[in-house]
Amino acid sequence: MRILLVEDSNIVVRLLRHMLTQLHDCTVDVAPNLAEARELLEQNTYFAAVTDLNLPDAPNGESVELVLGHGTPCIVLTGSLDAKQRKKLLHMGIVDYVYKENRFSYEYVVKLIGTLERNRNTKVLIADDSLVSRRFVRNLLELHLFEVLEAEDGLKALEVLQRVPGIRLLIADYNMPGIDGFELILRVREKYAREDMAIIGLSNDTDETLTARFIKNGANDFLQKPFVHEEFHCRVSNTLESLEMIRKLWEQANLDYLTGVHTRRYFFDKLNPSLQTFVKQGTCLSIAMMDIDFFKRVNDTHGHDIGDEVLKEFARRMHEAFGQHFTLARLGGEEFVVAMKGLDKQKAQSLMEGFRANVEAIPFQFGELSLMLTVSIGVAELGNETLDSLMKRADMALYEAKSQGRNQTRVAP
Ligand SMILES: Nc1nc2c(ncn2[C@@H]2O[C@H](COP(=O)(O)OP(=O)(O)OP(=O)(O)O)[C@@H](O)[C@H]2O)c(=O)[nH]1
Repeated sequence: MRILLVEDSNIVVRLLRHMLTQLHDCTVDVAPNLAEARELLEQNTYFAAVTDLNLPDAPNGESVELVLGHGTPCIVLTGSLDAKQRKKLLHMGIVDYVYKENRFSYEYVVKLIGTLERNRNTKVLIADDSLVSRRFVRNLLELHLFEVLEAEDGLKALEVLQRVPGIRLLIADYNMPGIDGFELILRVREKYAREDMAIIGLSNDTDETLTARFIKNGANDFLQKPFVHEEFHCRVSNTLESLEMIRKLWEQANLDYLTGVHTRRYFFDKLNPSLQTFVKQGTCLSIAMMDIDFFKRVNDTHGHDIGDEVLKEFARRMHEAFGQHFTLARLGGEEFVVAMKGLDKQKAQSLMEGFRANVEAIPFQFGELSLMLTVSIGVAELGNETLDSLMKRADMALYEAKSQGRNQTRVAP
């Protein structure tokens, strides 16, 4: 990304350039005056500009008009704390007005650029029956480069969520025809967990209990209308930051750090609650445990790093073969598992045999190094039992495959 610094102080330029290039993958161009800023803006397209208000040839913030006139997001970084001017500039559509106070001001600007970059790929849905209010919120969000979608009531919002994947934030008004904000949030939370989507409630109702009710119903935050510009951005930004943190914690617990497939914990958490229902309703489920043969030799002969690459490639092949329809996980070491809902043991065996034959036939290629590997597999079909017992039976079938010469699929009786 390319950033323009419109700034005549060498110290500020050196500091910001250093901080920006340390934190972001970006090119920084510098214009020490309005004339050079004009030239650079004509020659290049900028992701954003950080501009001072007081330049030798433009002492009254003319640089802001120039930057905004080129459709470039503009962050004002200034030594003058003028409330009236600040209000006027925010009204003109700048991203933010930052007072050069101390080093935190520079850190804030650098972080803000990172936030804008993240926002570019963040979809936000506004559910509000008032067109004026929707437009107002849309404008605020677009200033911060969000991808914005709109729905004029709760049911339409549910439709948009169904149709458009990857919406990260829902901003829901309380008073809407059909289903109101509470009902919408309750329905959304049935499908989307807190690590998948954040929700901010909105209302111009003066009822003091609304905030708590919104949050108890599953919203992450609440804003009373009318709200000021900056408060809105701070709330949105904090909400999305906490969504990212929750997501990271979730990933640490549920995704294997090396291969990216699910962990044992995820596998048990996902399967355990539904298993007794499967047993009662007679739903077919088979599981397959698989273990790469003589994997220790790979480590001993080619080193641990190549061992890691083999595990990653093996997981990738598993994901390609089963990821779309079934639940798979790395149980630990070189041992993996697939749960196949809807498949009896014969069908599961035939699917696994296809995978096993494929592993045997296609070498694991790492640059010049080509490794021929095999896998042993144990399959078991769910009977009237617990997940532990089912796993034990699949493990015994796997043990049999190993002891009978490896590179084969065995099925538990
Ligand atoms: N590179 C790498 N190796 C691992 C990892 N986790 C476990 N291992 C190694 O995997 C190997 C497993 O070896 P064994 O359990 O003896 O089994 P094996 O050599 O595959 O032999 P069989 O299963 O009997 O065919 C050990 O050497 C572990 O150190 C990992 O994350 N990365």
